[in-house]
Amino acid sequence: MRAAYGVETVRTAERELMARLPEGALMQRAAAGLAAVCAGLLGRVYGSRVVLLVGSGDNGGDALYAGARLARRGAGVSAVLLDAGRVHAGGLAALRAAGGRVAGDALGVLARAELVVDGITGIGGRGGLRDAAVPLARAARDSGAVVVAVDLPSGVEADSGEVRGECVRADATVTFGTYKPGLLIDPAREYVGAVRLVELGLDLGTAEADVEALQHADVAALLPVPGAESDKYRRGVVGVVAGSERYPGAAVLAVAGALRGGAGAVRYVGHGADAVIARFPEALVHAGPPSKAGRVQAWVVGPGLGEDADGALEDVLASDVPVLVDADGLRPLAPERVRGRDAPTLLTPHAGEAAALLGVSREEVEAGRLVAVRELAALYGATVLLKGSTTLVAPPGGAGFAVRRPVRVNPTGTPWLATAGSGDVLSGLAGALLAAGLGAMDAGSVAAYLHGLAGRLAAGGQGGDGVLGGAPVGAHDVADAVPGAWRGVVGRWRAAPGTPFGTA
Ligand SMILES: NC(=O)C1=CN([C@@H]2O[C@H](COP(=O)(O)OP(=O)(O)OC[C@H]3O[C@@H](n4cnc5c(N)ncnc54)[C@H](OP(=O)(O)O)[C@@H]3O)[C@@H](O)[C@H]2O)[C@@H](O)CC1
Ligand SMILES: Nc1ncnc2c1ncn2[C@@H]1O[C@H](COP(=O)(O)OP(=O)(O)O)[C@@H](O)[C@H]1O
Ligand SMILES: [K+]
Repeated sequence: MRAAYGVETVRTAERELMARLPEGALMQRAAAGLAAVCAGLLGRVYGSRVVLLVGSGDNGGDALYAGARLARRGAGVSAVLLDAGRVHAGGLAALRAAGGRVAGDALGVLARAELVVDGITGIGGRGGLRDAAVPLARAARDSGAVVVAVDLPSGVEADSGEVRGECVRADATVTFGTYKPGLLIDPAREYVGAVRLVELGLDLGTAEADVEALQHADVAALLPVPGAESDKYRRGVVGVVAGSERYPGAAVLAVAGALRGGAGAVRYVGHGADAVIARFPEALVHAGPPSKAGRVQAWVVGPGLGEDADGALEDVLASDVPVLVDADGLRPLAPERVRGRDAPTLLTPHAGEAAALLGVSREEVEAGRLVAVRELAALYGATVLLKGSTTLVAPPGGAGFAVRRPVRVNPTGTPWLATAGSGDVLSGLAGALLAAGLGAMDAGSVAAYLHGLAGRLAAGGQGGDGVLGGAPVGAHDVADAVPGAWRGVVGRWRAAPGTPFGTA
């Protein structure tokens, strides 16, 4: 699990560590790591042209000490001071002693830079860049130089991933001690580039992470695998209430997601039965209300239901098994109806649906995803998976949930997933994992992880996210790629128990 901690937690851990170390030791660790990454990006340090953007806090201090290290290796290092009257004195002295200088003509040196170190603000920055810093951030971006952000791109909100106004766009970010939520969540994530973590030795052992991200090993450990004694009921039967005469395809895609997600059986209820059976003869279809369809271990309700959602939604919410509510099922959803349930409920809105539930604009949700997903989880007392360029899964919150547990951020995915119906596949996939017995947080976050990997596999391409050289995909391609994603996760991390032939 990769964890990200908020600013207050980081500052507390830094204070505790600093008290045990000689003065300045922590900043030297940070600067050494930063300089090493810069040197790697430059390739040849000697004779290179490096510009430091130096704010008035310790973030500027990191940049100055790292600049001093590069200057000692023969780089030409110029510092642009945001406020000459307030600068980290020790860092500036070190830079000067190493042969670096303070630039008079900021825009001139930026235009000739090969590498720009952004040390304007780190975790102390608030509210987008101030006016004096804005032209420097723009010049850095326009220079064509490699831009390396110190701790965070200046201007992004460390705790939330919000971007309020201008901010530096980095090619790489060297962050210290731990990841911060803003590095992992859009819109800030888009400004971060490749992230490198420099360990400082912070002790975060008992602190609660604000945000966490599953990795392959976590997912492999959570995926349900049938044992020798399994039968279809033990693997989990998913009920899918989806599709309508107008949108039969949503039914097919949700059922596809459920089957690929490992359901022992799928019971389909709705107006898309002919389309479902034509594509998946293994599905069990039912024409009456969901409560009369037979035994299920989890319900998925909503994709493509159109205007007909209310009756089926009520019926499913009255059940005592986990329920995933998506798309048209979310429209008529009253918070009390969900709060009153004993079994888990997982809501899976996209930003537009989340906005409607919260009574705010879509833009507001997209600008502040972490806040929005937490608010929804508190309003409904349910697990909420907020879809989009960053998918977040929040645990139930609000009254009765005293402990604030971390929100999960999905690290996989590709913008190629922004295609009609891909959310329906995700619903079915998460429903199958709920039916298999995973809790709502695990079911939602594991489904998003596999769905994102499947999207990348289907799109192909060279980049880690499948975008570079990738190609457009349809939602059914994503469903078809789920088994490959699953194999990729399990094959790398789990040996078959008790045999010498495992492939861990
Ligand atoms: N603590 C440690 O042990 C270690 C800390 N480390 C490093 O220290 C960093 C934190 O340093 P920090 O606390 O000094 O804050 P920092 O990020 O430099 O920003 C504050 C300054 O920026 C200014 N400012 C604020 N908003 C602004 C804006 N929108 N636009 C422009 N300016 C703005 C603000 O001005 P003021 O409000 O005071 O006028 C103040 O002067 C951390 O991210 C890491 O890099 C590492 O060395 C490891 C050890
Ligand atoms: N820009 C993006 N980058 C990565 N994933 C995206 C992006 N936009 C959408 N997605 C993903 O694509 C899926 C779209 O789901 P949804 O909005 O419900 O569409 P639909 O209702 O058409 O199925 C979600 O899993 C979402 O996280
Ligand atoms: K910075």
